[in-house]
Amino acid sequence: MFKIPFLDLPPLRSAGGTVRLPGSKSISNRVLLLAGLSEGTTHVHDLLDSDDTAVMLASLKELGCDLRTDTDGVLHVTGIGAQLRTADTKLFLGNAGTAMRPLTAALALLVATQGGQFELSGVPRMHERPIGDLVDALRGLGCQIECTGQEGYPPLKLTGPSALQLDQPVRVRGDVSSQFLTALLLALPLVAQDRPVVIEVVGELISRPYVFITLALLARFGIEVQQEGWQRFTIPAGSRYRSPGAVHVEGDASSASYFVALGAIAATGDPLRIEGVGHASLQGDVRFVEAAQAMGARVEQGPNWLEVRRGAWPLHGIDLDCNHIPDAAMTLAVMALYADSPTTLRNIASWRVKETDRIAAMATELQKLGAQVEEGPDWIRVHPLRDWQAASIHTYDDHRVAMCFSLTAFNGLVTPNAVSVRILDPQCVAKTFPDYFETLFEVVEAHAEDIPVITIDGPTASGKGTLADVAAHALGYVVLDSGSLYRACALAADREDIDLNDANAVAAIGANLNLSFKRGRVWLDEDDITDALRLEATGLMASQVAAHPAVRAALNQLQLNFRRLPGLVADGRDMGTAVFPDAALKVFLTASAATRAERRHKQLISKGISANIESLRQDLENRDARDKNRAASPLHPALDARMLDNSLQTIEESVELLLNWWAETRPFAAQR
Ligand SMILES: O=C(O)C1=C[C@@H](OP(=O)(O)O)[C@@H](O)[C@H](O)C1
Ligand SMILES: C=C(OP(=O)(O)O)C(=O)O
Repeated sequence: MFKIPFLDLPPLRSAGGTVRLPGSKSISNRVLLLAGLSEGTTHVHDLLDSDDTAVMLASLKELGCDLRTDTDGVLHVTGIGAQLRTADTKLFLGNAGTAMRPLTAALALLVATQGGQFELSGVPRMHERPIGDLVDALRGLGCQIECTGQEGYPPLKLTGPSALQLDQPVRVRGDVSSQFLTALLLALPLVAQDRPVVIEVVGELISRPYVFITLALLARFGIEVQQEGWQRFTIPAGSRYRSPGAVHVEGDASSASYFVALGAIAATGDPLRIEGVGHASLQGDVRFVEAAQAMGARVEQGPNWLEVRRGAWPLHGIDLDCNHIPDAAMTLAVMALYADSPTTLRNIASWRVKETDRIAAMATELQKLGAQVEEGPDWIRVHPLRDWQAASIHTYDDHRVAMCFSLTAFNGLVTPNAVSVRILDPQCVAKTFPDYFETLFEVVEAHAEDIPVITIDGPTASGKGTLADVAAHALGYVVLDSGSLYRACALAADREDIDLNDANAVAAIGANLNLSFKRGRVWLDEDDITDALRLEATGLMASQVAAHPAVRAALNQLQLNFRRLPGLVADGRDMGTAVFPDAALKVFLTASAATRAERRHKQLISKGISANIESLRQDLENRDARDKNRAASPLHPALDARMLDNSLQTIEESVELLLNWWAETRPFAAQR
């Protein structure tokens, strides 16, 4: 996950390959609750691992469920068998509607029948998301629920025991969120042992496919709800949650929408294959595929996979009632930018009470890119965009805003003046898809020259590596420690007893280096060479082989391959002058020989290696002289490099300076 304040997406050009979807949020949290209320153990495969499931899991644990994950990632949930084991607990439910609403109903009924007190709260936005219709329905049954903040909204305090009246139908409104009905359906089996319980929906039920998921999963847990249209539901007498044993969670169909759209926009060669959902899916959001097809996508599908290619281009504008796909429909609003006529999405009033007011958020952010957008209480119209502006997209702590706006980075497919897009607070995707951006980068391509590079060159021990690591981390960029490639090449040649003065022999080794970088360690073939790379002796050998033009040429391509999305910070001696001459920011980092010797000395001492500061300084000066005077790519600043002498600076100060210089090169300054 990119835990950084913003993530810049350079212009993207094409997409293709295979994506394996994370588990469905709606299925995961329903299965967890049902397993938690059941007797016995449920083995849950492919559960979503995200913020929304984390709060449900933490709640189940608090309620006394036993949770165990085995080495294959299967979660074993042993439920409480509908018997409360804790009587007084506070639960924090983040911004997960699929946790807050169903847990409210289940715990309200459990405390009513068994006694106790529960307090349920969430993030500030959760306290603005309505729950009044559910609270009213539960109060109508006799549950004691107090809204401790504002009436109709969490936080809630549930107390009991209290007498329940179950002989009349439970009435609940269905036009604000289907999750209120879902919550009652999931929880009322707790009190349907002796008599059937009837639920009547008041008003038009929205987001119906989510209720379908609820009914299907209840059936898997042994509860066959009788349904009369979308108005009346009967939970039969004698209902009891029975664990089905193993449950497999399918991929998330709402998360699939971003990749379906990606295929429709940018899969001009190989298709984009999406694994985890298909025509056999339980989730209504698979019908996003039909909307994408209407806009021009070419889609093939199997029971649990989709393959998407670009069909019509530009896409076609559509006019669609989106009530059945409320979450995935946000993706259509971004696809609309690439269409040939306006797109109108209707019947989406619920967008206003989700993670943010999504109609307002989409309108505001699309307009920042230059789009013309109209909105009404329950609709939005987006016009095609051809004259794009670079924009910094505010994400409102809404995972779907972050994910669907990533698709705007393909603007170069409809305009000659492609622009970058900045996604603020990218880690908000943690709600349902923590690795969204990593997954995206695996299946999209940019022109190499569009991928931004920062180079940091300078003499040995000037702190390039640390500065590069910290800056790359702050920007979410890839790091290239080019020195380590030379060190690895020298080490590999030395291990094969090759004379380091034999330029061609060493170059042949360099061209075939099998290096990998994993979790901060460097591997040469099967060997972890991280520590060997740092030895002074290796450094000296590296300096020797780096003087051969043939070796530098052999390692050049290897270094260019590091120019990967979303950007690169490359440190070395000729990054700005020779390898990445088009880098957007070049820094030449220096420090006095005395300072560098002192730093190296400290470093060695801290590792328990004794060293003499004077001889270190002498070595450094000799090395500087050799690097400056070698024929191939001698060490000198690029003409357009910015000079940074960090002798008197802390790392934090150098990083801040570098990031300020970087900000000056970006087009987002006006919008923060
Ligand atoms: O029951 C569910 O799993 C959901 C129902 C929908 O909410 P509404 O019924 O409030 O539209 C949907 O937007 C949400 O992401 C998940
Ligand atoms: C509306 C959403 O979430 P929640 O389950 O919190 O309602 C969503 O994921 O788009």
